[in-house]
Amino acid sequence: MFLETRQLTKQFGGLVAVDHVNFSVEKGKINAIIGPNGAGKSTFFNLISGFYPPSSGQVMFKGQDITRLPPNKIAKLGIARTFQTTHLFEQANVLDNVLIGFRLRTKSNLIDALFLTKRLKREEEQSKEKAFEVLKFVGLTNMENKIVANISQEEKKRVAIALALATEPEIIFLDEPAAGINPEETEGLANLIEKIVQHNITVCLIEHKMKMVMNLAHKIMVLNHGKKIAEGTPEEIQNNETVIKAYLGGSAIA
Ligand SMILES: Nc1ncnc2c1ncn2[C@@H]1O[C@H](COP(=O)(O)OP(=O)(O)OP(=O)(O)O)[C@@H](O)[C@H]1O
Repeated sequence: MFLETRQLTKQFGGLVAVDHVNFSVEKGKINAIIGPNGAGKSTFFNLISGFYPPSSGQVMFKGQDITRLPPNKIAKLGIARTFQTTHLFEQANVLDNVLIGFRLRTKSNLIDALFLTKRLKREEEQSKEKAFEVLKFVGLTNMENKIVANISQEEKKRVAIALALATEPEIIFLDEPAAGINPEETEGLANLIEKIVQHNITVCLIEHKMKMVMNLAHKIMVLNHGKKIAEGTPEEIQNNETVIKAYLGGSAIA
């Protein structure tokens, strides 16, 4: 077992946003979560990454119960995420945004920062080198000095992925990585997601772009009103009557 939720539940007042969901992520694969607006997909991610405490249920990662750990501890264990709308420092440059990710694993503290110790300088140099590597990996070579506010939506999505990769994760959760970008850019991001998996980082993504999901995912879970209504391969999901009724409709795959 790699990452697993057991009866995971989140209530907001009277609304059950995530309702007793059992899900297990396949290691080394692209896992996807789909479902109509408001189905509970983002909330499910927020529960796994520690941004919301669940009302009940458990999240297990490599045999460890991580259910109520804070987000930074969960990130340290090797679980990274991106957000639906990119949470970047818009007025900072691309490099500084990515460097934030590396801070998770560096050891320098306030004293090092105040006295500019050798440790701090060494770690900063190493982080910078790694940041350049990650930027190259996500296809943003030579973009390091650009101010985030001035780059395209697609480039911001790549910076957000670079920041998540900089935390050196074993699994990365991507919340709508292809939202708000054109078909050509979507294809480029799909290629990047495949490259991430080829580098032994498991992917779990939420996405409304069905063509992309069906081409990319090895395994799909469908949520509707907080409940898991189906789980399977893209082919199984496309032929599942309940899913077609609740979500896919006739033309959604096109
Ligand atoms: N912090 C919150 N407080 C109260 N209700 C919330 C909160 N976050 C989400 N909800 C509600 O929980 C339900 C699930 O929302 P969620 O954002 O998880 O759905 P989603 O499947 O990610 O939707 P979308 O595809 O539109 O992003 C919705 O009814 C939403 O209004």
